[in-house]
Amino acid sequence: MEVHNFDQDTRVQQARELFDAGLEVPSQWVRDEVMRSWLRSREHGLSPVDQVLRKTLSLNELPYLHDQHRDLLCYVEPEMRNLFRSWGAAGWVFACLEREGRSIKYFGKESLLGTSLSSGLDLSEQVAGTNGPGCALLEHRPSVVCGDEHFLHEFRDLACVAVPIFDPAGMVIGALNATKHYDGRPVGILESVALASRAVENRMVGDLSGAWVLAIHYLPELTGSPMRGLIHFCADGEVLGANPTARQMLELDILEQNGGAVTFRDLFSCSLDEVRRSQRSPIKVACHNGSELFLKAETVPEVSSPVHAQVVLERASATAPSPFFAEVSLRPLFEKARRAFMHRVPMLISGETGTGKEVLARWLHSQGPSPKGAFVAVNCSAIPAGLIESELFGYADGAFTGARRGGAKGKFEEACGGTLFLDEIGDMPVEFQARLLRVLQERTVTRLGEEKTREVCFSLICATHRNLDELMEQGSFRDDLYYRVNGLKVTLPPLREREDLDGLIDHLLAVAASPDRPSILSPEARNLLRNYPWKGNIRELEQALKLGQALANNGVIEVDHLPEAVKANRFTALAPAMTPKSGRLLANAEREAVCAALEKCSDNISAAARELGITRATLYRKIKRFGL
Ligand SMILES: Nc1ncnc2c1ncn2[C@@H]1O[C@H](COP(=O)(O)OP(=O)(O)OP(=O)(O)O)[C@@H](O)[C@H]1O
Repeated sequence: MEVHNFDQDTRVQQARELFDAGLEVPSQWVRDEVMRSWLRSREHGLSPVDQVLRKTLSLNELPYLHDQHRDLLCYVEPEMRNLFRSWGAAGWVFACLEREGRSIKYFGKESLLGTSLSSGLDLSEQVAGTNGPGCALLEHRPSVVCGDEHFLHEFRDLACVAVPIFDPAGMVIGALNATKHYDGRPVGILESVALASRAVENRMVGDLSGAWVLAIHYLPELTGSPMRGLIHFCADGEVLGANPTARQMLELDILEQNGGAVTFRDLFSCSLDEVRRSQRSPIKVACHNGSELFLKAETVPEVSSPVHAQVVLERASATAPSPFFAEVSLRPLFEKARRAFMHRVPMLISGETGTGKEVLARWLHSQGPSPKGAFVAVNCSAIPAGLIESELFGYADGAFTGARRGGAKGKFEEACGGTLFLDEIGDMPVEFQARLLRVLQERTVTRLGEEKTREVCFSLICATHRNLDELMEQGSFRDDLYYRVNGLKVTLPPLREREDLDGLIDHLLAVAASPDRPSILSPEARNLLRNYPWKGNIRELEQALKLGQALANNGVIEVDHLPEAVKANRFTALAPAMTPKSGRLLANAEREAVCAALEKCSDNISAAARELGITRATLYRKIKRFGL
């Protein structure tokens, strides 16, 4: 059933006319979320007459898009099918979108508006203006957009109702959307789409491998309903994931912002053993935030002794900080990466040479789902092109002259059950990238000189010091491989831009200190280290400190004990071009150039991108980076 509200529709239409004419729109004429989105759409440089419906991915890009989101589709498809069964006859078409706003699956009549709604359609607000899924993905909440509320004329005959989907780590991974011809404000469909999206989230939490799944709610009778919060703990009591309801009830996002792991003990007044004894009937517990709710075990680990559970809980809460956490300001980012990697999200670490990419990769492995498995590092720039295939895929007995008898495993196989670290992925020969992509998709390899395929299962971390966006623009790095390896990107700052340089210096000094190797720097020496433009980054700093420690004779490292290059900087430190802040100056200049182009082109993104000689996508990234 739909409810036509002519007054409201006319108001929106009038509001839109005022908005398009650049006039002020009285508040109350359109909903706040719609007005916010209109303003953003205009800022994106969109025009109401832009057309996006025919702009979909090319046919050969679609399989990669599907493959990239295979896991999400597995969870979503059954729900979409159910939704279509209940609502299809009323003309609703259902779509699943990935987190960037591209549709990856449709259920329903193939065409609305005479245009085929195919996968690959980009409905992100940046591209398609105000629309249900675009807003839901951006604002992280359900969104209903009808008729003239759409920014583009092209969508004005439609109504769409979208709900974001959150993964167990609390990140938006996509959205479910229902669309039909607009013939009145939709009634009832939002609840159905929200329930479907909740079912997807609940199944994702339930499928996490680990020990405990607990259901929570303020009312005992709702601990068994689809409205329940679900939270998952590993055997040692650390939170592995939670659905959005549990996140909200327990204010998990706030707790996780502090960086450390959150454990059962941090959340509830009772012990896990009491939960076990409750035999799956709801028990009342007090929470860390003062609320009281009911908690019920859904899955309980089979083998466990209360003493053991207690001991491991202690261990979890007292986990020593990793040496990597010398950089305090980066902690929230590392914690996010740790949680995502735990769910086998592929990591892409970028940063100049010596910024600690491999250190971070090893730490992630030690904190990841298979810390006991091998950590296999491959430097893609160091393997000669002719050997890359046998190195990575392995080879059969007698595959080539000089091949080892009995053949050999390649790096993919060696990493099975552990982590494959592909360092300098940006230097991988382009002709080999398609083969790598196939392995990552199919998770099988065939050794050189063999027919047999072998399954490979590993977590993936890639690192690069190069700008992959530029490489993609130049055609020397495949887009599809980029999306496959970039589950979460962590960019490590160069030393010259780090605000905690002092902390890191102290940390490195302390690590290498011994009775005859002092860990104290004179104020002048510290100042010099602070102001030196570190090309080799942490590696170079480490060497400078080690030399200082070796040469110091009265327990204090003085300027004279530092390397010549660092000392020489004493005289150039005041020259503007050589200051350690040059990185920031450059960034400021870039920011100014972007602002100037946007101003010149009246915030029209396409025109500003042309003006700067970069693509729209790159410009969007810069706008985001500079917070414009
Ligand atoms: N946070 C840190 N705490 C202590 N030492 C660190 C840290 N980060 C990096 N290092 C040290 O800095 C050096 C360089 O680190 P790493 O090899 O991880 O850098 P990278 O970015 O992978 O370098 P490249 O690009 O050359 O491969 C190593 O000696 C490492 O021990």
